[in-house]
Parts: sequence; C-alpha cells; structure tokens
Amino acid sequence: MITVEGLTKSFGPVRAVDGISFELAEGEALALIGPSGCGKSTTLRMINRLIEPSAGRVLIDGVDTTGIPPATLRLRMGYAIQGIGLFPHRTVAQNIATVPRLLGWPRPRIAARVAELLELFGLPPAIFARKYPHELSGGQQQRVGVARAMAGKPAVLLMDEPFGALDPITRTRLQDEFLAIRRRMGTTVLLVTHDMDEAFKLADRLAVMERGRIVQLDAPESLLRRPASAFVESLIGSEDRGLKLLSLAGVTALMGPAMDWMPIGDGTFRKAGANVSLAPLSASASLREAASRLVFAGVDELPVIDEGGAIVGVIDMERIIAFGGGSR
Ligand SMILES: Nc1ncnc2c1ncn2[C@@H]1O[C@H](COP(=O)(O)OP(=O)(O)OP(=O)(O)O)[C@@H](O)[C@H]1O
Repeated sequence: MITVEGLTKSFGPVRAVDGISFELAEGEALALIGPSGCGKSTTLRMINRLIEPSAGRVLIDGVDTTGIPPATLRLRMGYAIQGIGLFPHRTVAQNIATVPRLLGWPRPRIAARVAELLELFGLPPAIFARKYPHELSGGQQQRVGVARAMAGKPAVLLMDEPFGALDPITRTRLQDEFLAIRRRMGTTVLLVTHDMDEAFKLADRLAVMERGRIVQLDAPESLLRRPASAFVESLIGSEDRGLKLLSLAGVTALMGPAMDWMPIGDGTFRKAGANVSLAPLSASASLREAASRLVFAGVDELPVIDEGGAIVGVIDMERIIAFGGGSR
C-alpha cells in the first residue's frame, strides 16, 4: 500500500502541489487527471523523489520513504513516461533487464522475466530480444518502456502519459494489452493522464486535480454520476457523459432472459415473429457498444452470446436507459 500524506511542492512563489493526500491499495490503479499545469507530474515525481517535496511524506506499506536513499527507492518503483528514453546502445532484452540486474537477480530469473514480459507485450523474444531501440516502431518502443518499468516487480508502477504520442489505434491496442497484463500481474499503478477516456479505461479510481489540489477522488461511475463541482463536470465532458457511463458496464450485468430468439445457422439470430435476422452481441460488449448496435440496427432488442456462440440473454434499450437513471 502507498500512502501519500500532505504532499506539497513550491517552486518559488508557485505552489505546484498543495497538500495532496491519498492511499493506493495493493493491486489498485489510480489516475491523476486534470488540466495542464495542475501538478500531476510533480506529484508523481515526488513519489519516486525525482523531485524532493517541500512538505508531506510518502509511505510504502507504512514505511516512510524519506529514510530510503532515492536510488534504492526508484528500484522499487517502476517509472514509465511518454517518449521514454530507452538506452539506445542496449538491446531490447538488456533494456528490460536493467532493474532486475541492479537488484542482483540471478541470470536465469532475469532471462525468464524478460522473456515473460516480451511475450506479454506481444513482442516475441526470438524476433525482438536482440533488436536495438532504433529498429522498433514508436508503439513497440512504448511497449518496451512499460515492460522495462514493470520488470523488477515494483511496489508501484508510476506512469506519466505512457501512451501519449501514439496514433489512436496503436494507443487503444496498447491500453487493452496493458489492462490485461495489469489484471494478470496485479500491478499497483499510479497513472498521470490528460485523457479522461484513458483514465476511465485503465484506472479503478480517479483523482481529479485543480491548481495543485485533489478536488474529487472517486470511482469512475461515481465521478460520472456525481461530479463534485462544475469544474469536474466540465473535465468529464458533459455532452457525452451518458455514453461514458454506458462504457463502464458490460451487457451481462443488465441483460434479461432470452425467451424467443432462435439461431438461424449462419451466426445470426431471429426473434419469433420477426422477419429479419440479426448479428448477436458478444457477452464481453459494453452497454455503450450495445446501444450503438441497437441504434445502428434500428431495433430495440438484441441477443447476447457467449464465447461458444450460445445465447445467454438479451439486451434492450429500456434496460440501457434505466442504467443511466439516477444521474442528472
Ligand atoms: N522545475 C520547475 N520549476 C518551476 N516551476 C515548475 C517546475 N516544474 C513544474 N513547475 C510548475 O508547477 C506547476 C505544475 O506542473 P506539472 O508539470 O506538475 O503539471 P502537470 O499537471 O503535470 O501538467 P502537464 O499535464 O502539462 O504535464 C506548473 O505551474 C509548472 O509550471
């Protein structure tokens, strides 16, 4: 567990971070989100002591990090930043092995860890382990940067806009991969991002910052349903708030029993009495995808199927609209 207590940083007359406190539970992902200059990066850098705080403290599992030498501390905290400087004259494998080597892991354990991470990030070791950073695409370099930050099994992974400078498709793919890896490894993450959608997707809770302070710290759904101020509301984006809410929940949480849908045999399904057959929704779809499909198909109900193709329920507009109920 990471505990941040009253963390403050002044640069001359500017109070960049003003008494921030929060707790990060083991395995949790928290996003710091807010406009440019609100103090996100400074907060992150005080946690691994790239910047010394003016006041306040950080504890790892109850131990004050002030007593730990910064270099030792940084070995326990992975750090991934946008456009991360990979070591240009070291191979991908050597880059990823940096922290495990400094931690003195035995060679076979390092090799196994490097291979594991390369596989997880979709970079087959046989092809990528010996490549140099300049031989990689931007997206591959970002993957290696995040893999390197995770290599030493850090107590917390600090990420500052790690998927920032990527095209939207690569960015989405990397976010999906990262989410799956994080869930599998149980990594504790503190993420800085400008991008509300990224924060909603990757984090369990969001800390909204305004002028050096946290103005709301909540789970995505609470933030969307009950923004604490007009500032938070504007940051969320009031016009597509309902759609963001729908993207947080899966269809299986809301679907009803499939009474009268029949498979046609070509992968589509037909409702009794209807004359059109429709492609089903996957059980992994979000309510947002469900709403989009319903609108696009011009129908008010669609069947939901599991991975094996069997019907597990139906989703309809009425249920989707009810999910938004209670929000204003
Ligand atoms: N080394 C420094 N010297 C003086 N002022 C600084 C320094 N670093 C940051 N600041 C100021 O502190 C404030 C917070 O900066 P910080 O980089 O933490 O913001 P941020 O929320 O991460 O912004 P961005 O999203 O643009 O990266 C800003 O007003 C910035 O100008």
